[in-house]
Order: sequence, then structure tokens, then C-alpha cells
Amino acid sequence: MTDPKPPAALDLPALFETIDALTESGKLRRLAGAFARFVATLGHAPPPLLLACLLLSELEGRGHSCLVLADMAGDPSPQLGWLDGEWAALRAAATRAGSALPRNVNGWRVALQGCEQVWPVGDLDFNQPLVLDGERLYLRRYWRDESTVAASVQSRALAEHAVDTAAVRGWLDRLFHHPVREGGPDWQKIACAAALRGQLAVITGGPGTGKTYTVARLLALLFATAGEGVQGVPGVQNLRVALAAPTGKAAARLKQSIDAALDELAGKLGADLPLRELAGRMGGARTLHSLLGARPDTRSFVHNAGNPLEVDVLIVDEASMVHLEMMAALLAALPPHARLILLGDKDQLASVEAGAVLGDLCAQAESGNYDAATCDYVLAATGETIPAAFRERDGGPLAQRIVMLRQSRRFGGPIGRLALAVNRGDADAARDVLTGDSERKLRWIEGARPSDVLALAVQGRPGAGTGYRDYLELVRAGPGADYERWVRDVLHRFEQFRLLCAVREGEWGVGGLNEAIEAKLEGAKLIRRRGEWYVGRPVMVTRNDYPTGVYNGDIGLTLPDPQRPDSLRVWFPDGEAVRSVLATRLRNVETAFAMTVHKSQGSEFLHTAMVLPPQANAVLARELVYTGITRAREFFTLVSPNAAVLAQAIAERTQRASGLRQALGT
Ligand SMILES: Nc1ncnc2c1ncn2[C@@H]1O[C@H](COP(=O)(O)OP(=O)(O)OP(=O)(O)O)[C@@H](O)[C@H]1O
Repeated sequence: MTDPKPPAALDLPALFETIDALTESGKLRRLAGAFARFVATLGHAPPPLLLACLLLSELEGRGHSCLVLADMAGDPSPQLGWLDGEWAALRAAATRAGSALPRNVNGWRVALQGCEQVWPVGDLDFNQPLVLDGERLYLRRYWRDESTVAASVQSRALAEHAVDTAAVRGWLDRLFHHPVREGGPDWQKIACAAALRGQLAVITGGPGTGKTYTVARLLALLFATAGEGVQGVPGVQNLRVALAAPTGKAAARLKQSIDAALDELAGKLGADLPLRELAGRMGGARTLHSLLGARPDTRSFVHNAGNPLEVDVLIVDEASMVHLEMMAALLAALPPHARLILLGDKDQLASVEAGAVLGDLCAQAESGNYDAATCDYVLAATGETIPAAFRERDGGPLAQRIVMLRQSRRFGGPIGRLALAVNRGDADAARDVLTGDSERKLRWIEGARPSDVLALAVQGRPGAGTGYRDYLELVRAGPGADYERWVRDVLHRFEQFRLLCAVREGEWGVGGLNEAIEAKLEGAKLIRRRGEWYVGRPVMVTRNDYPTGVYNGDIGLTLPDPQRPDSLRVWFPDGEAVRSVLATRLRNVETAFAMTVHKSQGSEFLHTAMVLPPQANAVLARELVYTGITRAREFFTLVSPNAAVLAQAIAERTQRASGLRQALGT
């Protein structure tokens, strides 16, 4: 690409030389420099604008929705993981190019709002690619998405349904028959009542706190209180409920759990509510892409504001994985009368793509902030008293729609204690739990060598399963008479163990470890590689592929085609069933013995092993460690070549730049 022609007074090629050097050394992605060059072609482009564009694009690649001017006025190096004076080099290059960088936020705002490529919100809009909203600079697309989400969440949070509290209380007492174990109010009941009252409900909580348990009861409650319906308001017989999640796997899990819970409730409620029949009409759970009707090769969906979804109630699980653009598309496509119920763990890693919508919505969830009207309503509808610590006279409308579940039913043991210690940022407590676990649910391989990871991957660890050897031995044994059953068993065994990495690159990253594990398994005669595809190869899909019906994040196993033993098919779990695609038709896949913690969201494994890199880096933070630990159902192994990195990671928090918290007052 040739450099844009600089205005006479500016020496932009010199600035781009510095930018290119940083790109070459891996400190900036190529797109960031290319975007700055593109902006320079659109008009007079002083160095402050170009550096703002450079960082805006770089940060977008790291999940931020905008650039906060205060970061530019200070030093953005910590956010970027720059340790070697990169920012000082860019500042100096800007000065040499003809214009020193502003010294404070106001200076930055003045510098940017004078540029023809920037639209300062409120001025005449000429469709410029950059938007300056107060003290934040956006790519126009993200500003639009954030505005859509903020406006839609606000109006949904304000909407209020009339509720017959006596009837609701009667139903809730029947639906929740287990006493709360650790004292305190029954937040699950409160979540149901709060959701019934509003057009938006957010139910957040750690693993095993009963989000699915609660939402199944909420559905029963919605059916039970829907009545016959009046004009414009659907009755129980035609209430359209949709279930969705960001990935196919999470969608399948949601459907299974809700079906099981509704089935159990149907037995308890008997003829008082035809729950089986009502639930039977619900249909399957879908990925958000499929629900909205993704169109290949475009960002637009079949369903949008002009062609809304045909639903009255939409339940979205694993909402922490929903990125800003998807949330905006979803909210735009949701008819105004429909209820939206978001479920997710606010403390998990945010979406891979830009935005941290659930985290932003739930920024105050710990403290509740319920106003007097909510407390009165909750008391009438549930009999529960919200404790003083969670009351707030001026809690905003959104706070009234959010309930955090606080008691884990599944995670009381050492894994739960470890997750809690990490979440509170207490590295000493985390170390104590890891090293003092007499139940042997946890193990920490400190000062690990690569051979330790390989041994773990192949053999597992005593008392915690056998690593990848187990499923590969079943693969080697062959299908026997019932091919499909064998496939299901192989997939099931593969799900028992997983190696998660914090990083992609290097010896301790996904790439290096996948190669090393393949070589080790081949040495142990558990696989026989013949080029890229071989029997037993686990793969993860890295891009949605509509013709074959596989989606980003789907994981499958390569097995011989039962019809044509010479060719290979990749089998994917599909709820209780399985489905397959010819291996050679899958173009965007990577080997998945080791995968990133990011990609493991929405999954759980009997034994999860997490590998940390030898040095701290920008992605290594508390949310990542917490997400990795909470992928373990029974056993968790931490592998770290450098023991200090755990404490460093726990001390770091991922804070994604966005304007959503400010817009929503959270
Ligand atoms: N109030 C309750 N009484 C009895 N059992 C409960 C209650 N709440 C949850 N459980 C049980 O605890 C387990 C975990 O609940 P559930 O799967 O709903 O949690 P979750 O928050 O959705 O977990 P995850 O985030 O891992 O999906 C389930 O077996 C569920 O049946």
C-alpha cells in the first residue's frame, strides 16, 4: 500500500515508518496501520487523529468498543501490553511528523472534533467513519450498536407489567419446594418474580447457582399466569417461547436442562398446568445466528427491526458470550412487546469480539440496588424480604430487572472455593486452596516442563481420568455393530478431559501444544497421521459455515466414514444425537487437543487442565483464570511453568472500554 499524500506541513511517511516498525515487531495488528492509512486518504489527517485511529483499531481487535480519550492523554501502554517504550516512540514520531500530541482530554477532544473524518455527536452528521461521543472515540458501527443496545435496554427496563402478586406467590410456593440452604432470601424466587414484572430480565450467577433451574420455573410461571390472552397479549395457548445461545453446544445444553426441569415440574404440577404439552410446542434451542437468520457473507440478518422475530418470550443463555454487535442485532429484531430473559455469569470472560454487554449491564449486580417499590413487590409476590444491604433508594430502572443468584448447588467443594478466591482477587487464598486440597480434586503442577503437559494430555492424572488415551482407545477398538452408538460413546469420552490454554502462540500456547500432543500420541501409537486429516483428530470450527451447517466454536471428532471406510467424516454432537460432515468439506477448522479458555466458554469437562504461559501478558487476567477453573466439573489441574504468573493474572482485571455503563447508569 502506498502512503497517502501528506499535507505540506506534515511528514506522515515518517510517522507511518514508526507504525510499520511496531507492526513488524508484533505490537500492532496490520489492520490498525491500514485503518490509519485509510483515514488519512479521507482528508487532512493530523498525527493525533492518526494515532487515535491506530489505537482505536488495535483496541477493537482486543475487544474494546471505543477509545477512551483519557487513556490517550495518559499512557495506554498497560492496556496494550506495551513494555518497551512503544507509546513514547509513537509520541515522538507524531511530533516529528509535525504535530505534538495533546496533553489532556480536552486537548484531544478539540483536536479530534476539528477533523473532517470525525462526527462529534450532536453536530451535523455527514456519515463520517469515526464518531466522537463526549470523551470516547468510536468506529461508527460500534457507536450505532452501543446506542441501539442502550436505548433498547433502557426502554425495556422501564416497561412494567401488571402482576397478580397473590396468584404468583401461590405458584412460586409450588414451584420452589426446596428450602434455601444458606439462609438469606431465595434469590431464585425473586428472579422469577422480577422477570414476570418486566420486559427485560437478567439472571446472573456463577456455575451451578441454578440459572437454568430458575428459568425453567420462570417459564412454568409465565405459562401459569398467561391466562386466556386479550387483544395484543398472547394467552397461554399461543405464547411463543424461543430458546437461544451464542453457540450450538450451549443451545443444546440449555434445551436439555430446560426439558428435564420442565418434565420434572410437569410431574409435580399434574393436571393444574399442562406443562408437557406447552413445553412441547416450544421447539428446539437455536444459536443466535440461526435464530436471527444469518445471511452468508454479510453482517445483516433476515430478522431485524423491519422483520421482527415471531416470539413473545426469548431466553438467551451464556449471555456473557454475546458481543455488542450481536446484542444490538438481537434487540433490534425483538418485537417491543416480547420479554427478553438473559442468563449468564457476569464474571466470565467477555465475548471474543468487541463488547462486554452482560458485564456492563451487571456492573452493580452484586449490590442489588433495589428500590422500595421492588422490595414491596418482591415481598408480596414471593414472601421474601430483600435484606437492607441490597436496598437502595435511587437504584435505577435497570437494577430492578437484574437478579444475581448467589448460592452454588454444584460448586461447593475445592473447585468452588478456588473459583471464589480467584474472583475476589485473593491470590494467597487461591494458592492455599490449590495446594491444600486433601480431596485431590485439584492439582497444581508448579514449575512445569512441557513434558508434564504432554503426560497429562495422554495419561490424565491418577484418580481424575485418563486424558486423551481413553477416547482414542475406543476409536482404535472400532465401531462394532452399532456405529452411531460408538460415535456417541467416543464423543462422550472425549468430553471427559480438555486442555485449555491462556494463549495461542508459543510452546505453552494452543498451536505449540497441539503439535506436541499429536507427536506424543503418535509415538504412543494412539493416532496415525496421514496428512492433515487422520482418524481420531479432534477439530474446532473457526468460522461459521452455512452450507455444511457448522458454526464457529463447534467441536467434532474425525472418524472413518461407515459407508466408505477410506474417507473420513467429522462427527459433531447435536443435542442427544450426532451428525457428520465429510472431513474434506470443512475448510475453517483447527486441531483441538488444546484450545483457548475463550473458546471453551459454554462447555464443561469432567477434568479440565489449564496451562498458563511462562510470562504474564495483556490477556492474562482474573476473568480468564476464573473461566478456566469453572469449566471443570470434578477435577481441575493447573499447569504453570512459572508459579508467579498465577498471582499476576489474578491481580489483573479485564476492563473493556465502552460507553454502555455510563449510558445505562450502571
Ligand atoms: N433451588 C434448588 N433446589 C434444588 N436443586 C437446585 C436448586 N437450584 C439448582 N439446583 C440444582 O443445582 C444444579 C445446578 O443448577 P443449574 O444447572 O440450573 O445451574 P446453572 O447456574 O444453570 O449452571 P451453569 O452455569 O453451569 O449452566 C442442578 O442440578 C439443579 O437441579
